[in-house]
Amino acid sequence: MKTIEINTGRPYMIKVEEGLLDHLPQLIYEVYAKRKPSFAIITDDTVDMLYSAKVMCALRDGGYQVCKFVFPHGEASKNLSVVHDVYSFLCEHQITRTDVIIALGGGVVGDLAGFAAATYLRGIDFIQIPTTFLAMIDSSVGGKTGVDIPQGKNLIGAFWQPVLVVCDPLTLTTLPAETYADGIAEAVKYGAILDEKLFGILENNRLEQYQDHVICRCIELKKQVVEQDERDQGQRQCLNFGHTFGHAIEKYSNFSLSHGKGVAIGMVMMAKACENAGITPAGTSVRLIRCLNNYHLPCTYPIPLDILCENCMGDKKRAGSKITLCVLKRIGEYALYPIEAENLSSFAGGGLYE
Ligand SMILES: NC(=O)c1ccc[n+]([C@@H]2O[C@H](COP(=O)([O-])OP(=O)(O)OC[C@H]3O[C@@H](n4cnc5c(N)ncnc54)[C@H](O)[C@@H]3O)[C@@H](O)[C@H]2O)c1
Ligand SMILES: O=C(O)C(=O)C[C@@H](O)[C@H](O)[C@H](O)COP(=O)(O)O
Ligand SMILES: [Zn+2]
Repeated sequence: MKTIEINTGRPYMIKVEEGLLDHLPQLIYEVYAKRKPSFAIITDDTVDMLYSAKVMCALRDGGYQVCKFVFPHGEASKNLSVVHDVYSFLCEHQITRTDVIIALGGGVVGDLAGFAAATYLRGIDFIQIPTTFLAMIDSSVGGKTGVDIPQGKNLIGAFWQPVLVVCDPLTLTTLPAETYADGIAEAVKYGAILDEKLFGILENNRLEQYQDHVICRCIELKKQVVEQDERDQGQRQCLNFGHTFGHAIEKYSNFSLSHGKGVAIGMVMMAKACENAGITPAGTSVRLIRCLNNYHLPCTYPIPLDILCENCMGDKKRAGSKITLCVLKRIGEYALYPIEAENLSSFAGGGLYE
């Protein structure tokens, strides 16, 4: 079993191994040796059908009390109304401050259940059990939790670290290829900004052979970033490469475009804009496109430039009249680039050329 320790303000372990779901009680015992909390599993309807029974049986066999809240799958559920339903459920089941939420599912479940954990009774423990590639390599790590509002993506949230993350790559065998590819977009992001060798594995279509290595490498890269800047004040903003444009497009699509696809399109637009502005060598965007094409990820989206810029200025990296973008210097190296709102249009326009 691979164990990666995340040394944020509240440190925790990420465990990665095929078959780990069968060993949940032992892993939980390592965190709660002296007491037996009750567990509230929060999941979506698709993951519920596939993995809830296994997780509930393992916990009950370990002598734990368990209850379960299920909501409809998809980004449309990542909102305050579902969080409100979760609060009601937790109250009904008398979940107390010494009990624990388990987020069982993809990034939507993790972000929403983590936000409920951060805010219910002013904060209770939660465990992440990510079941998508994206959730394993990105959303279950680093403690960003939250939900969308009509005004924009993840605009309501909290930094709240899990107490444990349990990654069982066997759960990925039931994932549709398109959903798996959403996670690949985030892996490409890590490679593009931080690790040319990782980018090379993805560019050369060798993910199948190296899947578990890629999972651990992405977690380790994110570990290094979030340990330096847990609350997204500086360096962590590199993880937003492709996201400022991506979030703007997700919002424009009424959140019907998946996050991974938004990120893929946003990264290509950013690379093109950087080439146009002379920040990035010519040919970088073509390399990125070729890599994303391996996984049938989209690279363009028809969005009017004024709406793109307006939506960007509503995202979280705005400070006063400036927004900080993560730009590529070359594959494997990024820079943070604060830009005035009035200059965004000419910069972003460079990303919209075919
Ligand atoms: N907190 C963070 O740091 C962070 C990082 C990246 C993304 N995110 C967020 O994560 C979300 C996207 O996550 P996602 O791509 O995992 O989407 P998701 O959670 O919506 O999961 C995608 C689909 O896969 C299904 N699914 C999940 N696991 C499955 C399995 N093992 N087998 C079959 N089907 C399965 C789900 O039911 C869902 O329909 C976005 O809301 C994004 O903003 C957060
Ligand atoms: O963990 C981070 O920091 C990230 O930026 C990871 C992103 O992949 C993720 O989509 C995150 O939710 C975006 O953060 P936001 O602050 O721009 O909403
Ligand atoms: Zn993301």
